[in-house]
Amino acid sequence: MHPFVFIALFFLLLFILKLLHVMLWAPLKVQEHFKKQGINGPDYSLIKNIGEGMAMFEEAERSTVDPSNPNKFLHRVAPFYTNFADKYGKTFFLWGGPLPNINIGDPDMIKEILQTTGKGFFEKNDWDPLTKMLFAQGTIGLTGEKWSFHRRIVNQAFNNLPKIKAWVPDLVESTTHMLEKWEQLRGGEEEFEMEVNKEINNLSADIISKTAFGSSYSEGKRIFMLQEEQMYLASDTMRSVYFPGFKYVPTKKNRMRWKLEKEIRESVWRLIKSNRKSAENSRNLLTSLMTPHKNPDGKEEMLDVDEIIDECKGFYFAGKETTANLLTWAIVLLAQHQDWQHKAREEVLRVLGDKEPVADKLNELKLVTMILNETLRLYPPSPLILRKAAKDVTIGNIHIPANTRIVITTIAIHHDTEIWGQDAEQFNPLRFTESPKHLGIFLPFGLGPRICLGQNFALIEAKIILSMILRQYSFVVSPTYVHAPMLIFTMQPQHGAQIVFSKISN
Ligand code: HEM
Repeated sequence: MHPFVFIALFFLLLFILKLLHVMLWAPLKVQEHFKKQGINGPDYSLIKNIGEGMAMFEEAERSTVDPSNPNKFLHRVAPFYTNFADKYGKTFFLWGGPLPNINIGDPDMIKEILQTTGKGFFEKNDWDPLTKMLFAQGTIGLTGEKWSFHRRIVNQAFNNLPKIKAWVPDLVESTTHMLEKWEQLRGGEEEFEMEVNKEINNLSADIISKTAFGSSYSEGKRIFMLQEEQMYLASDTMRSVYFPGFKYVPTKKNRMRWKLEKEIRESVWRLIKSNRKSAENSRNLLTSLMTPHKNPDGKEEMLDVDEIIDECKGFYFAGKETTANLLTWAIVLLAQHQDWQHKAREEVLRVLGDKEPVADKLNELKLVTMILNETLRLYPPSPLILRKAAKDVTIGNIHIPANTRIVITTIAIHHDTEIWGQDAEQFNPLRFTESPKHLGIFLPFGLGPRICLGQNFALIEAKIILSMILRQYSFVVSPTYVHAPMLIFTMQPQHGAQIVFSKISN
């Protein structure tokens, strides 16, 4: 045999062995390892698992919600959980291609995993290269030293109460514009119908664009629209399995992804250049990101242009979608629960009267805060939190091998009757009269070192918008509304949220 043929055959054999190891032997070994510890799940079979996973989400999209129990919709948003938890218990393993996943159902373990993320054993999960395009190079997706550096800069830009309070007039102005548009839509009639999710998404894009990009916000808004297209393409990938190298294959969708990515980066770069010239932008987020800051050792540190672009891309996803979801579901829930709508309106009128909302008054909106918390419990905009075991680790009595992906199905914890009582699926804001008793049971903003940086901003934004709507309109769900929450990265109403608004006379 010619030596070259021999060498080629040798490498081919090595490749086949490696493939067999990754695709067959390693997953079966992990499965055996979990089963020995009494943790069960669907048996590993690459092709079958992928097919079943995709079929589960397709079926979820077609499934309905019982109108007499509208908050019982876990089967639509986390179909893998309803399918497997019934059979195997709340902690079970499942498969993402050959990658083992373990769903953790115990609040003590969840608390420990989230609070120790980044400290050696647990880390943020890795994203596939296509999903990474969406946000993963910014604070949300980074790990290690690079993440600490980004988080320090974004934290001082975003987690700063005086700065957030200074944005309140912008929030009020954007909401006023939206309500003026609604009045035109009403056209003097007593009531009018509207798809509120789209409206609130536009408003949320307007607000985050203004706070992020100051006077250049219309260009900023265009970037967010492009990001939205990218998000729909990315949610496709998240539900299937990524094969290495696929991002380079010039499929129709990949070509769209490349085009969007190029356009987004160019647009943010243009914004950064124009922002540098304009002193009036000193309040906006982009300026904070562009300003050097002192690190804990007193040394100056600063993001470079590409890093700033990545952060701006992340803000779209982290800041716009999530807050818009929270508001959409709060409006739907209040439309379904007229008693709570009346109580909330009474409180808003008592606290704010007919004056413009100001930051210091918002703390007095106790019922509105409880309503928002109950909405975040039943409809958490981020229904899943993912981590990975950075090395072999024992948590509780479970030994988890390195590189296993850890799934925390927040929404299942939030709907669990053993945690929240038999009425877990009922809308009852009174449960938030006091803070939840355990840190691992209410996780709309995550927990620990990676907790949401925009939490304060999001809650202030939600309180202002909801209060201003409640003051002006009463509302009910339209007969055309079909209740169908579904997961497209965040929790969205599949067929929109059609609401009928009636003007409240003075
Ligand atoms: C209701 C609105 C929001 C919800 C429910 C929400 C939810 C979350 C959750 C669950 C996480 C943690 C993810 C994890 O642990 O893996 C997170 C992280 C983050 N959020 Fe939010 N978020 C909201 C609004 C915002 C806003 C308005 C911003 C800012 C524009 C923002 C910026 C971030 C950032 C930068 C992170 C990453 C933090 C890190 O990894 O260090 N979020 N958010």
